[in-house]
Amino acid sequence: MGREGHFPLFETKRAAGRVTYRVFAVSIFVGICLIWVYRVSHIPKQAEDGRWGWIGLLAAELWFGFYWLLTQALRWSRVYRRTFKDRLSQRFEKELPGVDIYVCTADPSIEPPLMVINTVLSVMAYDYPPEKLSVYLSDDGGSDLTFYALLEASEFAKHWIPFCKKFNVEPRSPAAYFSSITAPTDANQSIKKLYNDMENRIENATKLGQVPKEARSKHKGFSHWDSYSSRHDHDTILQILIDRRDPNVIDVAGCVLPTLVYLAREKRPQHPHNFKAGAMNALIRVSSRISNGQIILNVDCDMYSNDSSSIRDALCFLMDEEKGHEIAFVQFPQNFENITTNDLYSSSLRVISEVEFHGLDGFGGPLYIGSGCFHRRDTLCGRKFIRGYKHEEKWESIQRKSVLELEEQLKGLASCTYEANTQWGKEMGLKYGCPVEDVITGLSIQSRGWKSLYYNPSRKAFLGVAPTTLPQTLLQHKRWSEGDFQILLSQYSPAWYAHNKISLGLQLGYCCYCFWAPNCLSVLYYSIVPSLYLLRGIPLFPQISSPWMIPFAYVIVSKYTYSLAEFLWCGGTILGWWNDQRIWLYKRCSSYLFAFIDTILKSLGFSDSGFIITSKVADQDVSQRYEKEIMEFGTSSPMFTILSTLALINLCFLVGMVKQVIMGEEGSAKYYEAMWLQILISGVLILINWPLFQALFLRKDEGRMPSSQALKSLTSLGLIQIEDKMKTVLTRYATFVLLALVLSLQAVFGIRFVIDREDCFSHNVQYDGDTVHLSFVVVKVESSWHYTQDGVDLVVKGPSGNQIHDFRDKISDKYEFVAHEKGIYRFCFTNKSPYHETIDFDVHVSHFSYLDQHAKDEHFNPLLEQISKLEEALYNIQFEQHWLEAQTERQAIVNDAMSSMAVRKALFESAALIGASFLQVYLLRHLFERKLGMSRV
Ligand SMILES: O=c1ccn([C@@H]2O[C@H](COP(=O)(O)OP(=O)(O)O[C@H]3O[C@H](CO)[C@@H](O)[C@H](O)[C@H]3O)[C@@H](O)[C@H]2O)c(=O)[nH]1
Ligand SMILES: [Mn+2]
Repeated sequence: MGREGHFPLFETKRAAGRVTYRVFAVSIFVGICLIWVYRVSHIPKQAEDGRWGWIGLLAAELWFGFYWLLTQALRWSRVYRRTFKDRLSQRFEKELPGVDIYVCTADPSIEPPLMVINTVLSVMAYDYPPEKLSVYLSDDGGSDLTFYALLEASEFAKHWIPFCKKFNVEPRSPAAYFSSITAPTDANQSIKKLYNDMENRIENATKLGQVPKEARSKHKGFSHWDSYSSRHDHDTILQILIDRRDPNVIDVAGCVLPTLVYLAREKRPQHPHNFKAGAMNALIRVSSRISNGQIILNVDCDMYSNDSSSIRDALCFLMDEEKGHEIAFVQFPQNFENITTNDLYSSSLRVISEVEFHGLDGFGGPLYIGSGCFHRRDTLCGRKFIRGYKHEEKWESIQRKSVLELEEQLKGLASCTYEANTQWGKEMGLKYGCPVEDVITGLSIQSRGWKSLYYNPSRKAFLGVAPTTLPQTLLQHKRWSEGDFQILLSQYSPAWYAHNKISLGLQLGYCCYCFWAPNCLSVLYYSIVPSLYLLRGIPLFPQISSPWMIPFAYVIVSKYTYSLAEFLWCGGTILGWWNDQRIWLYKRCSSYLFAFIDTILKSLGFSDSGFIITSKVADQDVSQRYEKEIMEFGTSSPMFTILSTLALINLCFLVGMVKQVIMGEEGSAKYYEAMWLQILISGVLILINWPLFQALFLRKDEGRMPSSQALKSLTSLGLIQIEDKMKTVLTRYATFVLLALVLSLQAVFGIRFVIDREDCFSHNVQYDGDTVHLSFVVVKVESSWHYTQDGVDLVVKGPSGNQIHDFRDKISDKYEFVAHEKGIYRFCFTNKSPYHETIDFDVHVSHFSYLDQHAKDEHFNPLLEQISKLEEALYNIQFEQHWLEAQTERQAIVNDAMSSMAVRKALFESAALIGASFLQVYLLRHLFERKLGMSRV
């Protein structure tokens, strides 16, 4: 019984088998220490072969050991929670707090309106008093289609909510429910028909890209789009679709409906909108004046509620008399509806949600990971934790005005300028400037003294859509690891800022995620260097007969056995685990590497991080391949160049070694004796890369690796192989990392988007006299059966609105001009054809910063100059290559549609592409020789 004579509303259990686990973990740690001892005590002498390679391995192993220690924080003291919702109802049914639910969407083409409203309907139908429930949809896409869908949903809700409550329906997302019913009844068939009709209307509108005329004329709300120029440039659109205080709005059973609000905050090209964090903060302000719910739940637009009692679960924690007052937020795991049996892209985050977050919970609470999190409104707005503080429920009686008046009055709260000179984005609301706004916000809340809590019920509370292609998966992880690494380097770093503010265990737990990105260096090292030495016949590990082999074998075997066991325990399959290992490798070699480089570039002021939204839709054949668990590459990407180069390196090395063993005169036994671990590493790397080799050489479908990609990897492989001058392995490793850097520059700048009618971009030119280069290619027209020669128009305007250039009906073009004044330049595309078109757009500003330096500094720095030039030269090549690639891709699509004709041109362009790659290799070497030459002066 609790302190105040009540039974607690939740209970906490520690994980079973903790002692066994800890003994086991200590034994692995002893093994790791022995490996370190071996490395340090056996460093080859100055003149011996492999000295530097050895020292590099020492560094990598020190890192792995350190990182392994961090992961222990996530397993050391796991806890599990259980709630008692009946006690909650008995004690608090009359005084349940208001709950505001925020659903965020940002792009109707990759987050279909139908999916969005299914999520909205699922949360509107929560088992909770409707007069205390308000649902807000934030539409960063500012799309009238999404608004139209929401309008339809507000009508359908009048049937859906009473139906759910009457028949105790689960799940309450109509789409998910209808696809799950096996026994049709009269009741569910009639509501299904209503749903299907609505579905058809919404899908038709989405396909046409247009709201039906009659709907438009019926609802005055659409008039907001009259002054709308593009999704990046429009006024605040705020509409209260269901006002629970309006006695006339009731469902078919005569009950009140939850409040429903549509908000597209103001967007202007010259104001950064701060992505999801900006959207959430606008919602916090607007909702505070409409419903002001004390509890806030945020879900992404794909994460529908799968359990109608989740609000009550969360309240069991937040309202518990004894412990509730110290809990700031309750995070639920993110689960996904579209995971296949063997989880090809490891996107179920199985181990994270079943093990690691329980570990964090044992040390003071999980990270805030966005979707599926219940917050207290006041802690989200910056309140500090004070022991003994009790929130006093104050139902602010907002002066009732007419809905129209209220909407007009609140618009300012979502304007671009509202936040200027305020604490929003800093101490209030979600923090800005980080691609994982959620994690950094959660950390700052915990650092103010609050605890958080993880609740992972057996019936999944939220189900979303996981990425279904490899590029999407890698990009998502790039965003996450980049954000986490930025947090590590930021003023809120869990490594130092949080010291003494949160428990040590939690600090280590945070570090585990924040160190994702730097992991790439040692993983890359381990997957290149041992194989390279294998080819050269230099052993880097103890002989199989040496006693030093024992710690290596013990650590490897027990670590992997444990990881497999843990994976199976979390509900995975053996093949799933194998896939998980592959994705583990791919993420570390590509996403994390790019995130690492970008974060460094960002901290040096070279680039800025964005938020690439994960697509929630896929073509039919892409989905089919996903169902069949065939890995989807599909596009060419710098990430793939690295992955396939790595795979090819290992293949070449192993083949080279086998050749040597067969042809060589020395006994091959030497190889097995001394090189067993190197052979093992190389062998495993080849095995795990099997799907990649298939995609490179064997597959014919659209999801294979594009041939231009294969070409690039071979070129990079060539670069590494022909580097005869670079004798040491370390320089080769450096070459590889450098190559990644070059490729990442390419990744940073180009942008690809789908255009409906008009889309504008802006780019800030920082200095007068800079040269702006731009290029665009219409890569693809939406309908595959239709091939159009229609181009797009592009208008370029200067900071004062003066027109600089306009392109008419162009399919592709390149242009450069000198910016005579600094400021925001605008690029507006107009598509006149009736179809959506995909445009590849690249803009780059050249500025020789060393000139400034020169002007300011008497001592001209030649190295700086070289670096600037190098950067410029590299970028120009990338710019050129990007353009060529986009052209080639367009050509490929055109070829498919029109057969033959342009084949020759494509061939020519491929040749140009190879040329560009070779030029790149040449220039790189040349410039670097010069640069190194200079630095020795
Ligand atoms: O400018 C933007 C960009 C994104 N979003 C929304 O943010 C959500 C998350 O975007 P998504 O592309 O699905 O990212 P995920 O990686 O799947 O999301 C996870 O990671 C994000 C941080 O990187 C968190 O914000 C999310 O809650 C969390 O689910 C979606 O609902 C988007 O509509 C916006 O509202 N405005
Ligand atoms: Mn998502």
